[in-house]
Amino acid sequence: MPEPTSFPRPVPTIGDTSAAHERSADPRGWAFDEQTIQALDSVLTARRDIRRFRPDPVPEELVRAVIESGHAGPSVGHSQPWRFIVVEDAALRDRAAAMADKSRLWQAARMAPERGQQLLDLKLEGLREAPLGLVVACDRRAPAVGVLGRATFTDADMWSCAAAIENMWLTARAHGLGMGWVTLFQPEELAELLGLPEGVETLGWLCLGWPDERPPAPGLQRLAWSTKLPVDDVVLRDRWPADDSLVKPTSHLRAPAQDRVVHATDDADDLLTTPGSLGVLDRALNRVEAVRPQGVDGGCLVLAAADHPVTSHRISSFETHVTADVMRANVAGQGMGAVAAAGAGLSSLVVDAGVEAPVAGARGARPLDPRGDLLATDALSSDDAEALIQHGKQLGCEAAAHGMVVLGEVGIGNTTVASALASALLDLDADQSVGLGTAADADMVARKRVLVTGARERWLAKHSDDPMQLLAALGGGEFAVLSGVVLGAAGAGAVVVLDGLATSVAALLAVRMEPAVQGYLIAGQQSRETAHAAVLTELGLEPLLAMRLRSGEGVGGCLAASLLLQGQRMRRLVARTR
Ligand SMILES: Cc1cc2ncn([C@H]3O[C@H](COP(=O)(O)O)[C@@H](O)[C@H]3O)c2cc1C
Ligand SMILES: O=C(O)c1cccnc1
Repeated sequence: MPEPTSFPRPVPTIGDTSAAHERSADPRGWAFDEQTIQALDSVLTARRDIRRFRPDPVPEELVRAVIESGHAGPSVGHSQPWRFIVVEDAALRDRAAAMADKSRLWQAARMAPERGQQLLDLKLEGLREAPLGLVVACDRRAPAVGVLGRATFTDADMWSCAAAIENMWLTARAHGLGMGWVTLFQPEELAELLGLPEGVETLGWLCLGWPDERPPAPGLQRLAWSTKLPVDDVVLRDRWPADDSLVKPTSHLRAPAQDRVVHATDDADDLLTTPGSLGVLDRALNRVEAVRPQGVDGGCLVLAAADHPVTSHRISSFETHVTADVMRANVAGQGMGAVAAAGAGLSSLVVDAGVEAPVAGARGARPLDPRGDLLATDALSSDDAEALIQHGKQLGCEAAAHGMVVLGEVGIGNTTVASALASALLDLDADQSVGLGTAADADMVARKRVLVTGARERWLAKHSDDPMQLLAALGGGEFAVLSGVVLGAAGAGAVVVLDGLATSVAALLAVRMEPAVQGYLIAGQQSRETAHAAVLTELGLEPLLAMRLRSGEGVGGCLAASLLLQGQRMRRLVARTR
């Protein structure tokens, strides 16, 4: 056998010219020289969010360099979804600045008083001073499935734009320019200001100019707003720790400030009547006033609906399709809920949280994974529970813009689900938690009790007290969405009016996630369901009405909302003693 002859390696003229033997001999051979590495480190650590700017113009070629560095960034599936809008028009900048001023007050009003004051003291934007605004927008109109990597992580296009922004920030810093990333806008207002079409979303406004400050450390740290976490606090090994409290971020959601609560009571005491003469209604009105000192003149019924596999155990006297039928009636404004809402001067929003087939005109927040019957399998996957809560938060925030947020539900079989959740949350046995639902005979009640007992045992075996896991194990679509609505609406500073057992259980789950939410709740009514009184007691709420309602659909909440509006009018118009 002849020895194999050695030939010169054919080196490609395009692409990677390195050879395997070179790479194995010097695995670090791709590194930059030490000086470049140090330069990178300098730029990274000296990058600052700049809020004060000189008026001097930025040369065109530098603006170009900054944008080119953004465009050099990584994007999902090489989709390059970013668009850079260069805003020079002073009038546009003024309008954006006015929007940011408004959002700042809006956010400050939602924080604990001292933190709100601190927020107002911060200089948060240089929108007026910076000679240029660069608005980064993400064109999301291409179907996600068509972009490599986006079919699964659908928001990866937005993250790509964020990566572009970081590149631009570093380049700006390297040239001595300052950049400030302002997201203190209502996104839809900013989109409207710039005429963005549907499907194009902004990531905020980048102020660009010569800095009128040269901060050595992050501004919010210098102003004692926050501190940089030690890097070890953000590194986890292999998996999330069993003791979640070690890593859980603290929330800034606070109950309405005590001085507002006291002011509301003092103010009502000046009316020409005996203090507290409206009883439970007075207490509720004080709460409305503490949450919204300017008062509310309307609101929105969020009516969430879902089907429940637990109905296979014959625990409801109605067929599953009734849920979708009732939704359709509500979309048409002819369901009990929608009519009650209109009667109270409220708008309504029907949410499909997982009915058999999507209902036209309802907002979709549907679970994606298979659902279970509580007894043998979990009601929802934890991904679905989490996603539905997030969706609910957005809806709650949206509904809050109308004023009060009233919760309503439809879901054949859901009194059984609500009872199971209540039994797990309050450690009740089946006698204390199961009720008649829409209608039930003795046999059906017995089946409900067996089911609730089994569901609670399955939950106890998990040895968890995590409300999110409970939602997944024994909940259902409308419960997850409504818990999210409570969190979102309270976060946006709205009063949340509860209806029957199911809505109250959803609210209790939200309170277990964020205790401060309790201060935003009003119990519209106490229904006929057995567990409702215990759930309201746990929430610390007295119901405005007690009429043995069993209509669901937010009817009791809407009736209570009428009372609240009427009570507010009395407080406004009744003569004063001072
Ligand atoms: C026509 C109709 C409309 C409803 N709207 C709300 N519910 C109420 O009853 C259902 C729960 O009761 P159960 O657990 O006994 O099935 C939910 O849809 C609830 O909102 C209704 C029930 C019916 C029959
Ligand atoms: O408690 C309720 O809200 C209730 C009772 C029966 C049926 N639907 C709702």
